[in-house]
Amino acid sequence: MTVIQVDGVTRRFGDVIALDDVSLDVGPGELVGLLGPNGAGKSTLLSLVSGQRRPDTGTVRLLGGDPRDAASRTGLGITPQETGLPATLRVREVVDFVGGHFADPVPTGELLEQFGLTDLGRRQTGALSGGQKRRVAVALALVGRPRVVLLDEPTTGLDVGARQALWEAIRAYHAGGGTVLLTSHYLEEVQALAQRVVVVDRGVVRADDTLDAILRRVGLRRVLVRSSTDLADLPGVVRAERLPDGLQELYTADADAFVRDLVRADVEFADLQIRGASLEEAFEEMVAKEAAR
Ligand SMILES: Nc1ncnc2c1ncn2[C@@H]1O[C@H](COP(=O)(O)OP(=O)(O)OP(=O)(O)O)[C@@H](O)[C@H]1O
Repeated sequence: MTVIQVDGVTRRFGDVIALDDVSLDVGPGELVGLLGPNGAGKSTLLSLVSGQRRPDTGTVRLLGGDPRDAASRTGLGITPQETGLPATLRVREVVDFVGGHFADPVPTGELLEQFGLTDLGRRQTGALSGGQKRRVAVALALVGRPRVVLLDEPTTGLDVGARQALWEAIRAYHAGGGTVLLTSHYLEEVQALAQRVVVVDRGVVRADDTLDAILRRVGLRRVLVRSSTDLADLPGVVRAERLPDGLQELYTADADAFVRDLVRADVEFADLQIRGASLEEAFEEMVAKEAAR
């Protein structure tokens, strides 16, 4: 059974077309990263899948049912971009309270442990830092052992350690068979977690493919090299940046030809490194191409 089924959905807010004929299916056990610039329509799409909004046209199904039916949503966990936690309740109490709505919740102690929140269990949520609140919010999405979770920018505002811990928790949930649809502005987060990437821009799905295929789509290679000579003018260099310590970062479609030209140019160089484009480069190129049309 398809876990999330979005079919020909359009959603307007006044004159703004937030989603324009969007279709997207997510199957059981998939971990899908939803990428797009600000205002692309990502949160709107999540709000339709979670039944908080209705599409103007098209259909949305969640776990085979209408997401506006409470019964369809019992298998759903969500972390919206902003979470209003009751400020005077302790972390442990909030987890107990939310877990109490489900037939077989993850025991509070276990969940707190998994999210590195054990020491904060007795703290009132109003006294948590932004990053700590974020961790509680994602933990709450998982307390009911949902079959699918929607995570809207789950690690925004978290430091590196907390982000890694959260990635581990998301991976563990996914390894246990859970389905995940997440949005993020951290492309390295999508690259680290997702197997499939959907790029949305101005309400339209621009790409929907495996992470590898998306990366291959951008033919660019990134060359790092140290030299006192400016190499930006070598043939085939489409973008160049100067980094500290004499390092230069150069992008080219053909790294082999670049290396041949570099040697022929007879300039001093050292520490040559070549690698494929990152998701960040792929994303920038896709969105830039569309904007130029
Ligand atoms: N309640 C609303 N009323 C009016 N316009 C809205 C409303 N919600 C969203 N929009 C508009 O719809 C478009 C899509 O917004 P949405 O929040 O889905 O984008 P997003 O991709 O989640 O952006 P971000 O990355 O900034 O969170 C934007 O132009 C936004 O201004």
